[in-house]
Amino acid sequence: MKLFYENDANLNELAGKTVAVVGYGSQGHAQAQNLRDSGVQVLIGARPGPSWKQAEADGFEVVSVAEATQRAAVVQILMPDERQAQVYREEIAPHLRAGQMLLFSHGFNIHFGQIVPPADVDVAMIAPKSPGHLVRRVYEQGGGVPGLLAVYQDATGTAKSRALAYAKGIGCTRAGVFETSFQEETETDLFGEQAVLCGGATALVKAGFETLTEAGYSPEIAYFECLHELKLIVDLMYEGGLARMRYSISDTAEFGDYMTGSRIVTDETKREMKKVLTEIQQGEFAKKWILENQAGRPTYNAIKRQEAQHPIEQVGAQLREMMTWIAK
Ligand SMILES: NC(=O)C1=CN([C@@H]2O[C@H](COP(=O)(O)OP(=O)(O)OC[C@H]3O[C@@H](n4cnc5c(N)ncnc54)[C@H](OP(=O)(O)O)[C@@H]3O)[C@@H](O)[C@H]2O)C=CC1
Ligand SMILES: CC[C@](O)(C(C)=O)C(=O)O
Ligand SMILES: [Mg+2]
Ligand SMILES: [Mg+2]
Repeated sequence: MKLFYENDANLNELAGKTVAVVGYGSQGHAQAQNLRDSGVQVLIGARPGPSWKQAEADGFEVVSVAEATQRAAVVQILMPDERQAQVYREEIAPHLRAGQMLLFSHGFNIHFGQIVPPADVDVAMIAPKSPGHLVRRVYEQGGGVPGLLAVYQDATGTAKSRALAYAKGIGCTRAGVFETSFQEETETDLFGEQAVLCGGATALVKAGFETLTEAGYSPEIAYFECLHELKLIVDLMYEGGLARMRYSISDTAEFGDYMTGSRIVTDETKREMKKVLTEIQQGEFAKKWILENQAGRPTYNAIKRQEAQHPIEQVGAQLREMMTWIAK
């Protein structure tokens, strides 16, 4: 297994070149600021609105997506996945030149055929394995988040070295960059966020909170126990795996962990995880998400409203008011 670190990447690959970061949201603001701090010349592509203003306030030159595409050697597409295909068709594709590189941080649109670039541009991916705000925070602290590299199309023969230079610019080679394919990144990323990191974790937290409060325990204690402390437990796993977390907790907790974990995440849960993975692999999830957006997101919006009303959100907001060190 090959992992790329600082010495495997050369920022000179981007010297004298402009990197356009299209979109200044979660990943866009973080990657753009890290690149700039690494000495890379960055131009932001945006539409008039809050992101444009924010990027200017952060000291960037901001231009339209079309102009950014025209002026850049590398175009990193960091708009929401469901918006990328239309903006690509209307504002990026007409201005692409042979030898440019299109970069992504997630393979959704290339893997599921929503964006089909011309054969004479490089197409690669540097996907940070982290939420955008931590891409920035960890870089500022002197570290980096791990990343995945994939080359879909190498028209120039330099796609990999240029993508690695980009990975170095955003800090990923400090932690390690693993080479993969667009298919593997797309399928594992969707699975991870649905089954474990986001869908799985929020369902577990809510079920624990509801079990305690429905049994008459106070919501404040249920919040501390099932949500707040989860971060502290996961921090220990992040630092040293399951063993470090189990070293720090009491033996009572560790015995309870061994006895109870497999009663909560059961064989049935794992069977369902396999079904979720199959749906992702067969493109069923992608189709559902594309159609949901075409219909104006009725399901997404309804569930989002309902989730905001969950009592764990109300009690959490009150409790966090007193914990001023927690970032807003
Ligand atoms: N969020 C994350 O941490 C991670 C994301 N990724 C991937 O990174 C990519 C970006 O995701 P993320 O950072 O979450 O995206 P965001 O939802 O944060 O991106 C929003 C940005 O896109 C801009 N935008 C939206 N529509 C348009 C448009 N029509 N024209 C120009 N700009 C537009 C918004 O501008 P405006 O303010 O004008 O609306 C805003 O700047 C995706 O491929 C995602 O899968 C990968 C790893 C983690
Ligand atoms: C876990 C969600 C993620 O895949 C990420 C932060 O890596 C995303 O799409 O935002
Ligand atoms: Mg991810
Ligand atoms: Mg993702």
